[in-house]
Amino acid sequence: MTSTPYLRNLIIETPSKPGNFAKVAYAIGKLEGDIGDIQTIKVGTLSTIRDVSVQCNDAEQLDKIVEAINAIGDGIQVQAISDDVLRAHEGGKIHMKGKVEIRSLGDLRRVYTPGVANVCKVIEKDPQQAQFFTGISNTVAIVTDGTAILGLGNIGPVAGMPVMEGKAVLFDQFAGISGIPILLDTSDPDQVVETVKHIHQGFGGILLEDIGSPHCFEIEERLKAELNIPVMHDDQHGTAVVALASTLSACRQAGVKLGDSVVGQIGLGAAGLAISRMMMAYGVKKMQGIDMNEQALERLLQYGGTTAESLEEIMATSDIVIATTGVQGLIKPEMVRPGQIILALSNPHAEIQPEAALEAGAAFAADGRLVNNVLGFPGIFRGALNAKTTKITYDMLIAAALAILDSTKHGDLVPHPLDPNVHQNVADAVEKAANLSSL
Ligand SMILES: NC(=O)c1ccc[n+]([C@@H]2O[C@H](COP(=O)([O-])OP(=O)(O)OC[C@H]3O[C@@H](n4cnc5c(N)ncnc54)[C@H](O)[C@@H]3O)[C@@H](O)[C@H]2O)c1
Ligand SMILES: O=C(O)C[C@H](O)C(=O)O
Ligand SMILES: [Mg+2]
Repeated sequence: MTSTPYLRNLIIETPSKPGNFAKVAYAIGKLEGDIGDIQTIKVGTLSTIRDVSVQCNDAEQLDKIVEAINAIGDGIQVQAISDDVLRAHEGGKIHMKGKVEIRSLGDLRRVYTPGVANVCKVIEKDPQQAQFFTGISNTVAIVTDGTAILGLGNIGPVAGMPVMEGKAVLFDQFAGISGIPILLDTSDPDQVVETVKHIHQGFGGILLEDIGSPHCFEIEERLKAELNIPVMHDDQHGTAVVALASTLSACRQAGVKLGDSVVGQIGLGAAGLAISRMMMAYGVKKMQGIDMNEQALERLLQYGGTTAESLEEIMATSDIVIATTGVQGLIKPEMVRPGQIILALSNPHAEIQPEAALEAGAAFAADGRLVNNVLGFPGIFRGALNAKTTKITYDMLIAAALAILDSTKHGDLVPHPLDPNVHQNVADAVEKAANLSSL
């Protein structure tokens, strides 16, 4: 059972004297709170007030942290507790905004009626003109049925909206793309495909998001076959791209070849099966997987992978382990083999904390916050839209993975998602690969 991270902001007052905040940080760290942003709100001659974001597992842990800070003494105290995450979501995170301003009647007539009618007629005569005179070719639908929202499960599309709005913000910020969430109240593949087909003309691409397995496979395949715009299921291919980039990066640093490594995939749903397929497409000879669902195992076998008997067997026999089960804490530290590369990618909580895996002897370990499909999907769609391609191919996905690898600084596993170069590099590589495959 996964639980949501408990993220709160503590407004902390300390007498303005060097060393006081260090005492606060120590108290938080000692109780295993994870300090995020620290903002100084007020610096006075007598006291300083800071807004400190702290991630805990639950309210009980936070209470203990607050108690510990207040017990430091010397005038140090927690003044208030706020929830920065909820605050950031008030009113939603996105807003459709006009690109042109209407200040005069002339503007109104040009931008809207009667001027707009001429543009409609131009497009009616030559539908291709919509590429130039509308925003369609720069707009991507973010489509979910709410059945696999992060690792939270089937919580429904409305509860999943904050994730979809988040993806829209990332599209905008990292790739200049308008992302429009589309919430479907059906997960029946026929109905999903039919609905997306009926609305697709308003979009330059379709990003399928947090649609659970196995119906995600059929939905994606059918939409790819039936639509003439790029369609990609992020949890499958966006994740596979980033998983390939990070395993290549770890192998490069460890001086081993990915193709010669034994890769073990735990959880063969949307993300896990796509990662396994990507690894095999890249040349991994021994790709083994485990899932509690028989059909998921069958699917891996069909694609040429092998299955293991148990989680313990995967952990004992794999050089690289990737987990996408949505199950927090599934991998126990005692299962870790020294020198292993472990990517525990479930959000919001990993199968094993990277620190615990490293302590248990792993050579590299990362979770889904670091190895996240945010490194892939914005640039993949930017490149596909720039190339005006109708399909996102395997060549384009591998080009994206290699661009992420090339953008990784020495010593890092993957680039920082706020590094604008990575998204630009992915877009350029994908556009180039799309143009090559259309030759
Ligand atoms: N880091 C990223 O970029 C990223 C991207 C996509 C998905 N994810 C994470 O991966 C997880 C799964 O997402 P998904 O879209 O693949 O969901 P999914 O529902 O399609 O797949 C989950 C799979 O895990 C299997 N599973 C569950 N418990 C298991 C267990 N104890 N042992 C073995 N198998 C088990 C299920 O049978 C299922 O096949 C989520 O937590 C999601 O947040 C992370
Ligand atoms: O949304 C994310 O952070 C990554 C991924 O798409 C997921 O479903 O976990
Ligand atoms: Mg997702």
